[in-house]
Amino acid sequence: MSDQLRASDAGSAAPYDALLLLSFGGPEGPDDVVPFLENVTRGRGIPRERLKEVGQHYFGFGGVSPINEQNRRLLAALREDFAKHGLDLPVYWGNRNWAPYLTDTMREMARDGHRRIAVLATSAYASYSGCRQYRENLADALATLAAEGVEPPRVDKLRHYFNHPGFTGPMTEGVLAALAALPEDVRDGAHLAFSTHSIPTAAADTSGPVPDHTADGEGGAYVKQHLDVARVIAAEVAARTGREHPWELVYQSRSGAPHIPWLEPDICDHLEALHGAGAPAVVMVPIGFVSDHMEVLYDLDTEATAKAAELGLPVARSATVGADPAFVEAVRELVLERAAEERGEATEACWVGMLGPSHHVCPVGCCPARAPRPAAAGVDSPYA
Ligand SMILES: CC1=C(CCC(=O)O)c2cc3nc(cc4[nH]c(cc5[nH]c(cc1n2)c(C)c5CCC(=O)O)c(CCC(=O)O)c4C)C(CCC(=O)O)=C3C
Ligand SMILES: [Fe+2]
Repeated sequence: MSDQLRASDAGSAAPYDALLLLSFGGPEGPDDVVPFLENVTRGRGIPRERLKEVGQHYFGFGGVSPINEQNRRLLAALREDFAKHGLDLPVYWGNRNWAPYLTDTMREMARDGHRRIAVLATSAYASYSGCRQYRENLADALATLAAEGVEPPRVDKLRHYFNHPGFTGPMTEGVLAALAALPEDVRDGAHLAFSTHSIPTAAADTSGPVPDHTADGEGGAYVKQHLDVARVIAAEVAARTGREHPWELVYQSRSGAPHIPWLEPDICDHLEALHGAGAPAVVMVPIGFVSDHMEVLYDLDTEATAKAAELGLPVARSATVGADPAFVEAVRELVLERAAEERGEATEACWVGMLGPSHHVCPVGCCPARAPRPAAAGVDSPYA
């Protein structure tokens, strides 16, 4: 943390009076699975076959997604960390697709008297799904409050934290631990497969602010940001182990119809290609996910791991940040950084890699939706 930020850290996050942890949500039992999937896919045009298959992933884990428990842990860790550092900022939690629903949480926050809310989304990168869709969800919740006669609080979404050392650091430690778990004779030659959620190439091309958009399938801010994180982690791992581990950025959890192009290669195809090329082992590094979601437990730990076993390729999956103390501290820093910025004080943003700190307020045209809808916490927000 910079000295300037520390100097202004007198335990106050003013002008903010609360922090909202904004997440995806997941089912908590077999009866929740179908309604949850209906919430996720409403109007998204996902093939029926794919939905049946994804439902089976959840049923295979008793209908329980790990994501809610992960968020409860993060919530508890944030509250404890804030209390320990004298930061008097209540933390709430609301989801897009399952209880506690964002609108209910926002109503509770307004009733508790909160007027100025900092929002941490559990998605570290730019993309429609990870950024603008959350801003649309915020706008929907504020509109509902307004319709109920409750004055909507002001919401500010914290900047993307993909390149915060509190995000990359724990993942680097995770890769080192995963390498150590591989058999010694294949460890030094292990490849790193940095994995993230595949999205349609059209969405990737328009991710982030307009100047980052590309029309050539190069992936816009979404791909650039993931490549930045992969480079940072690969370099830190090389510095710590004294070995350059070859690495690639790959994708998982594709859901669209086959004729629509999505980001590739898929992790399973990649494992096959690496095996064919003689790679002795692979560490799968889920940099696209903040915690151990179903995508990590099923697509990597179950499906890709089975694929590797079939090939006879040793693999290990490294940890997500979850509620790692370094990440919790990063969230506190992000709140204090933005608060100081809002107070008009000088701040020094903390970041690693080559891209610099992400914008605080999404500009017009950032991660556009297929059909334009109101989105809060951006330059063109209909709310103050
Ligand atoms: C970029 C991205 C993230 C990472 C950023 C972030 O974290 O936000 C993410 C996270 C998540 N995605 C999740 C679950 C699902 N995503 C789906 C569908 C889709 N995801 C997409 C993208 C992303 N998704 C897209 C482009 C679709 C196609 C439909 C559409 O265009 O909207 C579907 C429908 C079935 C399927 O097709 O898989 C499900 C069930 C869960 C919860 C997991 C759990 O329960 O632990 C989490 C955290
Ligand atoms: Fe955005």
